[in-house]
Amino acid sequence: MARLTLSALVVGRGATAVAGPFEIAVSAGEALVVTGPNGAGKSTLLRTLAGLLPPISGTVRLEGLAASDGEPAARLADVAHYVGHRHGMKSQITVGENLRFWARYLGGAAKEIARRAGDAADRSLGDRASSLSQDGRLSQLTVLPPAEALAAVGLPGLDAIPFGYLSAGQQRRASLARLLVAHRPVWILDEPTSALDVASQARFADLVARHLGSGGIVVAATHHPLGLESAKTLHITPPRAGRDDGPGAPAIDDAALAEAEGWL
Ligand SMILES: Nc1ncnc2c1ncn2[C@@H]1O[C@H](COP(=O)(O)OP(=O)(O)OP(=O)(O)O)[C@@H](O)[C@H]1O
Repeated sequence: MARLTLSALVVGRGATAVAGPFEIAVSAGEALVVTGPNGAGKSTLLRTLAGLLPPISGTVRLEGLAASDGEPAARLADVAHYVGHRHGMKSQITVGENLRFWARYLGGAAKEIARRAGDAADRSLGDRASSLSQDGRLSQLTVLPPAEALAAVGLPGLDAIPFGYLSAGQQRRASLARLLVAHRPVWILDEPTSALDVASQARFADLVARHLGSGGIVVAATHHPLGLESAKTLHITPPRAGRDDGPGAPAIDDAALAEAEGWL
């Protein structure tokens, strides 16, 4: 069974430890909700899991998770979607172009989309659209072409609009649509429902439930319940006051961070 195990994992910025050590395991079909006050280190933990920051110490062990080549995944980043505070979408190009980039970049999707496009010749349009019910909810969670992924997050017909033209909530929803254009068993989500209205939160909770129901794993920092009553919780307590982060503490290498974190 797929499982992630965090062992003595300490995360930080540069050489400065921010949070941990963490000892927790999450298995297929389970969610881990990361909570804690502002600045506690939730994003730092998620970015570390996503491979955007190196851990200070400790390990993340993967079991039963295969990369797109079918071999056991060595890094969580190879089998995970990461949606952070920033959307990871380019403002100047269309929403559809952004999603097509992610489908190609994250791999695994291109083949499925090509297969579906090929199948379309043999299938009626009605059959093809049947993965979305009338209210736009997915009847099954699978890899979707960008236009259908957008419909699944409540943005039908917006694929030709520049991403930068969307409202804050629409941008969030479009960035969440990339979870659907490529299959990745682990979803790492940083405040996924920020800026979402109530209906969009419910729609997204439905997507998360379906991902878990299909054996996926979700690690999310969120202040909203996401319908995850049975989720495991990891509460990060803020660093104790007066810790040694004064002039003698190791400096944060901003240039190295910027290079590692890129535009995500
Ligand atoms: N790029 C950075 N360089 C240096 N320190 C940073 C950087 N980003 C965050 N930090 C520091 O790391 C600590 C943890 O920040 P982090 O963003 O992980 O907290 P958080 O729990 O996600 O907070 P929030 O709830 O506000 O999103 C904070 O003290 C913050 O100032």
